[in-house]
Amino acid sequence: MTLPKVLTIAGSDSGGGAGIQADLKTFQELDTYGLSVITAITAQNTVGVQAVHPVSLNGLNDQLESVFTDIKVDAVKTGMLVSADYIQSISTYIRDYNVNKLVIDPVLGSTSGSELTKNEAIDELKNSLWPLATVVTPNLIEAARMLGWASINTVSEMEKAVYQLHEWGAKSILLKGGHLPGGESVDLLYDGHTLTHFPMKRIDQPHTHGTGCTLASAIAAGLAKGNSIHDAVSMAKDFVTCAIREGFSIGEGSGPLNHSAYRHRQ
Ligand SMILES: Nc1ncnc2c1ncn2[C@@H]1O[C@H](COP(=O)(O)OP(=O)(O)O)[C@@H](O)[C@H]1O
Ligand SMILES: Cc1ncc(COP(=O)(O)O)c(N)n1
Repeated sequence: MTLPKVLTIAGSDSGGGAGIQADLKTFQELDTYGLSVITAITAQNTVGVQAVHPVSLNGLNDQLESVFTDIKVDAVKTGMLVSADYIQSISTYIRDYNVNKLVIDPVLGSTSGSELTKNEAIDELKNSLWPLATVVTPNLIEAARMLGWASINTVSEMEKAVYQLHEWGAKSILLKGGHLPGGESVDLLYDGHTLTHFPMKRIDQPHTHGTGCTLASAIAAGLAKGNSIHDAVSMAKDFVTCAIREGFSIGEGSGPLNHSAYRHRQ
């Protein structure tokens, strides 16, 4: 039996809700085979990020070399990328091994405010990795920071942002509206031709830790299975919506999603 193979290049979350742990759970639930290259170890729980310990650049390169020299991956998802030299190295492997399904979740910080990718790394991300992407999935805070805007608060500002972000060379941009004020969380997908709105009534749920990681991983799994970008995003939205609806209260703060909810949906 063979399964589509999906690689996540991201940080570890000791709390199990975001990063590598969310990614591997998502791959498994979507009947794909998950591989992982770890960029950093975070000491993290539902309350926040207590410490970040990047793996060494050699450690990162050794993992990339082991995976790419042996296994032909069908899709790659990236999350926390630490710094510019890590991004350079990852871009080289993505290019050299002709990865043509790449989902970039441009994680800059945690929802609780800790820096996970250095601000100075944004230029490297824009210049070397972004143009290789099938889709980049910023949230409103990341999009505003990368564009140098104060904030993005409305759907019409989101539309302006998604067009500008598309000019940096990715095939498509999915601008996520989870942080949009109001009762709806709208995501916008722009592929250079068509702008698609994915509206969703906001679920009143404090346990949303790892939503961005989970969405991007579900998209990567969908692409690895041969779906179009539009169908992969549509399935991933259903996956994350089910998972948010049944999020867990397991600590004092914002708990993780229930990654099994999609498989068991009615
Ligand atoms: N409370 C919510 N109800 C419904 N969908 C949500 C909610 N919060 C986030 N989402 C969805 O989860 C995904 C992740 O979005 P977002 O929270 O903006 O990203 P991030 O986790 O990177 O901050 C998006 O598809 C968004 O629309
Ligand atoms: C290792 C790691 N990667 C990514 C996130 C972002 O996840 P979120 O935006 O849901 O807090 C995180 N908190 N930790």
